[in-house]
Amino acid sequence: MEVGFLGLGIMGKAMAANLLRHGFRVTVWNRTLSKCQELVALGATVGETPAAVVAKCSYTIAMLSDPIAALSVVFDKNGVLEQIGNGKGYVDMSTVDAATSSKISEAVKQKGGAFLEAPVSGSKKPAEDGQLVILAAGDKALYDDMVPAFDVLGKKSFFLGEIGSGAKMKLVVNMIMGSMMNALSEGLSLADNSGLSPQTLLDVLDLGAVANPMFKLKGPSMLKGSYNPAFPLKHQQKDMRLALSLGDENAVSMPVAAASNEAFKKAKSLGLGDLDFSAVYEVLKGAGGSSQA
Ligand SMILES: NC(=O)C1=CN([C@@H]2O[C@H](COP(=O)(O)OP(=O)(O)OC[C@H]3O[C@@H](n4cnc5c(N)ncnc54)[C@H](OP(=O)(O)O)[C@@H]3O)[C@@H](O)[C@H]2O)C=CC1
Ligand SMILES: O=CC(=O)O
Repeated sequence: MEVGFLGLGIMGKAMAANLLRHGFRVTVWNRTLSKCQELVALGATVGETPAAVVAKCSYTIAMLSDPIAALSVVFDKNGVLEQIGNGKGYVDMSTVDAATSSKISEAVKQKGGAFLEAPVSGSKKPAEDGQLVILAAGDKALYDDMVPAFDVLGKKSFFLGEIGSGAKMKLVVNMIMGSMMNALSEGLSLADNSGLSPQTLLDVLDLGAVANPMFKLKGPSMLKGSYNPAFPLKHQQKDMRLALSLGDENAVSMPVAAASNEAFKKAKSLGLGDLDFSAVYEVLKGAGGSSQA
């Protein structure tokens, strides 16, 4: 199977590499074209523009930072829309809001192409290991065509129905994840500032009902002040913002998410946006005192 791949950031690079490793022929494009070279070394070919990639491939996947990037790659000059049409499928795996996804879907369908939104749950390591959870919605026939690729990229795919359902599910999941990260950060800070060992808190949490892979993975590096980005904080804040907007649209009160968003915004304003989202601990730690770790 030949696929195009647009966007070679933390996630896109790992996902495209995974497809290549499993025998897919992959044509890649990235806004900063030099980043394609690492994939060329693994066997990819390069398309000079998104339109060139779509012209070459029956199926094109995108993994881009945010709604602005997702729209730009489709609608701008040399974008996806210039070459999409009958017999071609476009699969956007970026985390965006339902309105962005619907706009892309309408435009692709108007040109005769098929569209699927398929955001993923899971970070850099699951992307490298093909262990993502895929939250797809839109064109069911395109979903069926993509199953061989999804089987390589993920451990489980969901088809959630109408366009927007995948985007919304992803935002709800990340709203919960971002709030949990804030709760962990506050807990570590409270333990530290009240004379307890934050490391012992992590050990206690890991043995109880709130044990989870995220606390287990991120907790120890947070205590070391190490925030090598797997999931950049600026993207988590984007997801919180979009989830809160979904809450607005549906009159759902979300005070916990709103407070978490403020902490992520503060972290961004302090220049922590490109670090891992666990760097929000620096903000919450700062609010209470200094860490012993
Ligand atoms: N990292 C993670 O753990 C996870 C991320 N996600 C989501 O996946 C998406 C990608 O995340 P991630 O790989 O971490 O992000 P990165 O910031 O590492 O990569 C972003 C990608 O988007 C491209 N891009 C940004 N702006 C534009 C633009 N205006 N036009 C064209 N391309 C653009 C970048 O190109 P360039 O190289 O030129 O800057 C790069 O390829 C996001 O929506 C994120 O929320 C979902 C699950 C997990
Ligand atoms: O979107 C981030 C993730 O870890 O999932």
